[in-house]
Amino acid sequence: MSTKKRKPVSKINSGESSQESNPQSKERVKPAPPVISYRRIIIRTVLIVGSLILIRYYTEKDGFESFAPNTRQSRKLVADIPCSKDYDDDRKVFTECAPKKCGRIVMDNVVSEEEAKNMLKIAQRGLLRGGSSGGASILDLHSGALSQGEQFVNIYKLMEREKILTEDDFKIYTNVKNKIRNAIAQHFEIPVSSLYLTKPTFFSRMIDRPAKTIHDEYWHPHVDKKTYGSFHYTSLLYLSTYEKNFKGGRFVFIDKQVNRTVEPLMGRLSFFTSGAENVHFVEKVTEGTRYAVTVSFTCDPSQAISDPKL
Ligand SMILES: O=C(O)CCC(=O)C(=O)O
Ligand SMILES: [Fe+2]
Repeated sequence: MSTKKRKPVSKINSGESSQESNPQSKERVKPAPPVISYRRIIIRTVLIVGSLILIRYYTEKDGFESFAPNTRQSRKLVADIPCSKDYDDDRKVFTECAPKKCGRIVMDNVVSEEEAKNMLKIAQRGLLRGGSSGGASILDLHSGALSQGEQFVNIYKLMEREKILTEDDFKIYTNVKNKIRNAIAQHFEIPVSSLYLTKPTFFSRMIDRPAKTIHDEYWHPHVDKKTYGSFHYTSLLYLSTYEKNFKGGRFVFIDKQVNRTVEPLMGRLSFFTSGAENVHFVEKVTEGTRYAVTVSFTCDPSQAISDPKL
C-alpha cells in the first residue's frame, strides 16, 4: 500500500496543483472548468418547480384565482382587459365618457375606515326595518325600495312614522359617492363632470337562506350593462369582510381560462367597466352576513339621478 498522501480531488480539478509544482508553466496551463454539481441543480429545480406548483395551487384552487385577497392592499390593483363591443355606439354619443379602456380595479384606501363604518350603520339601520324572507335584501336610497318578506316596501313611507335615516346619513352617502366617482374618473381618464350617478344604487345584505323570489338569486352570472341598462361603470363598496364576517360570498369575474375573485373587505372599493368584458356573479353566502353597497355611474345624462336626500 502506498504511503503517499493523495491530493484532494478539488485541488486536482482546479488545476492549482500543476501551477504550484511548476510556476514557470503558468501560461500554458489552462484552468480546468468548474465542477458542475448536478445534484445541486436538480435540488434547486425541484424546489423552484415545487414552489410554483404550491403558489398556483393556493391562488388557483378549483379554477379560481384570487385577484384581490381579503387583506388590505396599500396599492391599487389593476387588471386591464380589452373592451367588449358594448360601447361601440356609446363612444359615438358620449365621446368623453364612454370607456376607451376597460378593466377592473380594487382600491382599499379611497374610503376611510370611519366612512365605511358609517355606511354600514346606514345599511344595518335601514335593513333592520325590512329584510327579505329569502337570502338577499336591498335598500335602494333612490327609490326607497326596501326588501320585506317576498316584496318591497318604501322606506320613505315608513319614515313618515319613524325616523330611520338622518340628514347626516345622506351627507355620508353623497360624500362617499363623490370619492368613488373621482376614483373612477381618474383611473379611466375621463372628466368627472361627464360621469353621472345612475339607478339602482343600493345597499345589500346577503345571508344563507333559501331563495324565495328571483330577487334573492344574486349568484347568477350577469353583465351589469345588460341587467341594469344604464350602467357604464359599476362600483361596489364592501361593508364587511370575507371569512371574518361571512363565508362564501366572494365576487367572481368569469374569464375564459379561470375565474378571478375579489374577496370583500370592510371599506374596499371595487370598480369595473359594466359591459360584457366583466361577466360576474357573487358566490352563495354560506355563513354570516355580507353587506355591500352598489354605486354605479352612467355617461348618459338622461339616465342620471340626483343624490338621494330626505
Ligand atoms: O355585491 C356584489 O359584490 C356584486 C353584486 C352585483 O353583481 C350586482 O349588484 O350587480
Ligand atoms: Fe352585477
